[in-house]
Amino acid sequence: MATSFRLGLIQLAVGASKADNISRAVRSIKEAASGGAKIVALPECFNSPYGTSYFPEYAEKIPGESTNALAAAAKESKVFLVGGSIPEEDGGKFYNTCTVFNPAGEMVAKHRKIHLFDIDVPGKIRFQESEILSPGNSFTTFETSFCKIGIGICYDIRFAELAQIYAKMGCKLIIYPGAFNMTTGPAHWEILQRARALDNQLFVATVSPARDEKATYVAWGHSTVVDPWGSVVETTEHEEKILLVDIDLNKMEEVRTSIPLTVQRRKDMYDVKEV
Ligand SMILES: O=C(O)CCC(=O)C(=O)O
Repeated sequence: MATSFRLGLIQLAVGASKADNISRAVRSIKEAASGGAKIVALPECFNSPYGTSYFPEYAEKIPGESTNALAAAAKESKVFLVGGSIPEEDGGKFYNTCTVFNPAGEMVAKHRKIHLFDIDVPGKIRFQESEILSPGNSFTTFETSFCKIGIGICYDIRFAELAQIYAKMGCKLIIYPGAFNMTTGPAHWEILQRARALDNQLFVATVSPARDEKATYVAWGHSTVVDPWGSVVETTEHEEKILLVDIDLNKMEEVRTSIPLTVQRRKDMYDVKEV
């Protein structure tokens, strides 16, 4: 198995036209692949503006228009493609769903956001995804020719348990398509990624939509890759951009050898009754 590869993160400008969002995403996937990316990732809600009022209108079945375009793009560019997320409709319920394709264009994973984004920060931001969406109930990992990868969507990053489980399952990279906002973005976006990476001694990548100041939900941007040492390998501001980031998986073994948390855990002590 190769131990290094180039990761392409597409900080996509997402607007009201679904057709435009899809064609922009497809163009960017090709561009990332021409730049040498072998694994490419799109942001949360790449085909629709982010907001509960938009979800029913933009929702699709899977497979559907958006995921068919992703499958074709993965096949044409011969990349593993983490398709950000789309509002999905299934059996009358809506989900925030990430589909993953292999270089043959086959869907190899589907992650429905497990932890719904329901917050209320007085005077700043109130968002209740659960008014419209249902949560997913499964962990999502997939194998590549480089390493096993785990998937979370945005708010999922706040739950340390999910990242721990992916680490236990042998993932070396966790990709979180996400769209933090102008309140929680500056406060928590980077620190959460560094925490997940440092606690679990693995790579973490996040992919946000580009910022649109006129949108009802203004995304923070700042798509980022953090390494197992907790260092930011690459990040960006909020404009539309393709980040090409070289990942050397040997870094993980190096960190785990230097600071051997995995063998030092006191698993015999951690099962504490919650009060
Ligand atoms: O956790 C946050 O602050 C933002 C989460 C979010 O935007 C999302 O889950 O879509």
